[in-house]
Amino acid sequence: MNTAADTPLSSTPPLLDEIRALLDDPTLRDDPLHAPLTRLYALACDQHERMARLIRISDGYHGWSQSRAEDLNAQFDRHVRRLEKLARISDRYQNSLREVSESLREASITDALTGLRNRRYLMERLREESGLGKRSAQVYALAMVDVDRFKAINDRFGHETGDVVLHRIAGALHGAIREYDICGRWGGEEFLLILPGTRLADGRELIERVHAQIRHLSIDAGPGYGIQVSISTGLTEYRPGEAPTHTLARADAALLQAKESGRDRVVAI
Ligand SMILES: Nc1nc2c(ncn2[C@@H]2O[C@H](COP(=O)(O)OP(=O)(O)OP(=O)(O)O)[C@@H](O)[C@H]2O)c(=O)[nH]1
Repeated sequence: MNTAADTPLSSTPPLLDEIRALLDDPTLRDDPLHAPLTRLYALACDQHERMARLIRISDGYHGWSQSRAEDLNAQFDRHVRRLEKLARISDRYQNSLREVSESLREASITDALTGLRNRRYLMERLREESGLGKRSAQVYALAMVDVDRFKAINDRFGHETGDVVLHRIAGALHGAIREYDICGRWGGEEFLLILPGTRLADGRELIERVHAQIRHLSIDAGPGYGIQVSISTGLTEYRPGEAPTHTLARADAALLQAKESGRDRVVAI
């Protein structure tokens, strides 16, 4: 599109200058065409002036709208960049919130000394497994494990060594179970194993293996001295429809029998 720079309408066109020169020539003043040419010249000058004005206005508007469009584009880009930055910050913020809440959840279900699941988590899972058992008649085996004569270990070797013993037993228990079994610290020197989909006989086999492993542990208690430990276990099987507290009470009663009948054994009821 032509602009005022391409068509210099602000200056008079050469043809109009030529006519002006003819009209100003004194020798042509009496020419019969002088009067109509004068009117035609005035008309042409007027139209030229109007056209020049129109082009000035149009150029001005074009320039204004162009710079306005550039302004809007720049503003839009700026907003988009700001929104992208906000989205990145919000993503990072949400990720760190998720990480914090995951580590809080992890801490709230983990036993600090042994790294196993804690009593709170075990209770949750017992309720879940019992609920599942009620709906699908699926059983689970429940083992309550207690370290034998642990007080004597603490008294003789100190509380810190006692902690090491608990840690090693926890490791042995955790290492013996299957991926879908659950092992946690019930409290003090007591541990709980939940074995989903496992009948009493199979649970007993697994627990007997753990007993054998723990009997063979030698826990460092100073130069050249290793502590030997044993555990007692009360084992039971979930009976469909019963409350998890009943299953727990039966495992506890079985554990008491194991202790009373000499320790270092599994009693299944
Ligand atoms: N080191 C250590 N000791 C603990 C911890 N929690 C509980 N105990 C100790 O575990 C001991 C448990 O003793 P008792 O309940 O008498 O049982 P026991 O000596 O194992 O005897 P039996 O269970 O009858 O074989 C107590 O001395 C508690 O102080 C712990 O986190 N660390």
